[in-house]
Amino acid sequence: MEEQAVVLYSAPAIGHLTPMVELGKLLLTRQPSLSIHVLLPSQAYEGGSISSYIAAVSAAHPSITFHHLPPTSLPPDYSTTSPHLETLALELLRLNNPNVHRTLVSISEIHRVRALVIDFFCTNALSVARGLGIPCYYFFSSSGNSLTAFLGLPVLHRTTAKSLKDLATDTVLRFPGAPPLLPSDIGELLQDRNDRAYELLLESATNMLMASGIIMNTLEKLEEEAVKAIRDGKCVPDGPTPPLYCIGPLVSSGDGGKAGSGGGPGNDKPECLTWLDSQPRGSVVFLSFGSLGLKEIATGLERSGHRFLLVVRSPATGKGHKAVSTAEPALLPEGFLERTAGRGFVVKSWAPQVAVLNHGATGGFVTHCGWNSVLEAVCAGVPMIAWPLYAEQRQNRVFMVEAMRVALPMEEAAGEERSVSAAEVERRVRGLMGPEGKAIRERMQHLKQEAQAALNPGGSAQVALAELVQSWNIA
Ligand SMILES: O=c1ccn([C@@H]2O[C@H](COP(=O)(O)OP(=O)(O)O[C@H]3O[C@H](CO)[C@@H](O)[C@H](O)[C@H]3O)[C@@H](O)[C@H]2O)c(=O)[nH]1
Repeated sequence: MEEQAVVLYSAPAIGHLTPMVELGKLLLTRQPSLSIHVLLPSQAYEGGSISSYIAAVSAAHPSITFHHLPPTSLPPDYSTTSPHLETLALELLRLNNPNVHRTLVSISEIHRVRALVIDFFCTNALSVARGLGIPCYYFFSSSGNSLTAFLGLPVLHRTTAKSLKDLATDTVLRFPGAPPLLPSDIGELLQDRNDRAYELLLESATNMLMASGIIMNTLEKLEEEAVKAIRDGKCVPDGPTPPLYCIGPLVSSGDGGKAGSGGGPGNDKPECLTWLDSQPRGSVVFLSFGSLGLKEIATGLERSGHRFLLVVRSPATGKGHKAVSTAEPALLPEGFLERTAGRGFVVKSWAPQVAVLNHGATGGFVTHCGWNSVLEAVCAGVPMIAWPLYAEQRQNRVFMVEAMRVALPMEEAAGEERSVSAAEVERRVRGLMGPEGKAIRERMQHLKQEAQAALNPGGSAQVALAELVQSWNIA
């Protein structure tokens, strides 16, 4: 019998690729005879960690095949005034259609392709799938609340003449099922309607309605109102909304080297986990932020008096607490490491995040609100402080605080810089770890159980997965 296949088309970002690969693995648990093909655009994935990730996934899951698409290039006369790197990624993805077509045709020669699942950045492939008669599904890698805003984008575009950046700063934006947002909560790619990135994402949001379904990496119980509003068609007032499949929370199981977050490269137990072993239960705040505002973070942490595990990304070098101090003394306040020795641990560049979050000593997580990180904390039952940096993370903060009730907000000072003071870091860390954080701690314990229940047989994620597979007529 002809082998059946599902093709997944990822955007060139690790935070988009890993949940898609998890979807592939999940499909295999339900339908082991299936073959999964992942299309990888040629643009660079950040961090250079992609090849070890792919090698690890391929070794552990022989039914998952990765296809590296040939490079695309922009026409010589191409010019854009868009200030965003993502615009270039979106343009190059648009030019990928011939490659996607060729690869789909070649996979179809030996397989029956039941579905093409595309990242919402890869919207142009919808027409390729249609041309080949393959059902096309969107994979939305952020929250259900964010999806209400994304589906609402064409409506907002039609009903407002101004760009978001030109609206009064206190304008209230309402998307059914989600808490109200301010224009500044929406990601920078969507701020200016004359920006090419805006145009391309608006096209994606419009195309989404023509998909055969929308696959969401979320736990229904985490965002019931948003999911219900989408299902009830409230986010798309003038036409049908494709069926929604909440198959999450998909969290990397850690067989993927650096990009998977179960452990660092090699088999040795990471030093930070050994350090956590010696800390009291629920006592450590975990922060993973790069070098941005590091002095304020460090000062706030020191003043909070709490234990902490701090990941310092580029430009730090060296390994562990001491090495960072000798290699990059300017990154941290003078004498910080000595004064916090014993209650603080600094990791260079990358921590095995899922393992850290699931360690009993971890009691709080200061996150940049990337959706994978949020789901990982939910699955581990760890309460959060929401400190958004870019992309859709500012709206995620609103959703996490007001709708999901899984985080305290970190509030930036007014002004262009949006900097966070040491006093705010101290206040929020004390708050989360003290009585103020009690309600969130309890909610996280409850959600941890809900996440497990969703993934168990008969749970909401399993039911959604069964419905999805059924819609593909996979025998
Ligand atoms: O030291 C580290 C840092 C990160 N991670 C892992 O890296 C992933 C990061 O994913 P995510 O939290 O989603 O952040 P980004 O990679 O920044 O995600 C992009 O994609 C997400 C999904 O669309 C969006 O929500 C974000 O805003 C966007 O920046 C997670 O699995 C983490 O466990 C580690 O294992 N160790």
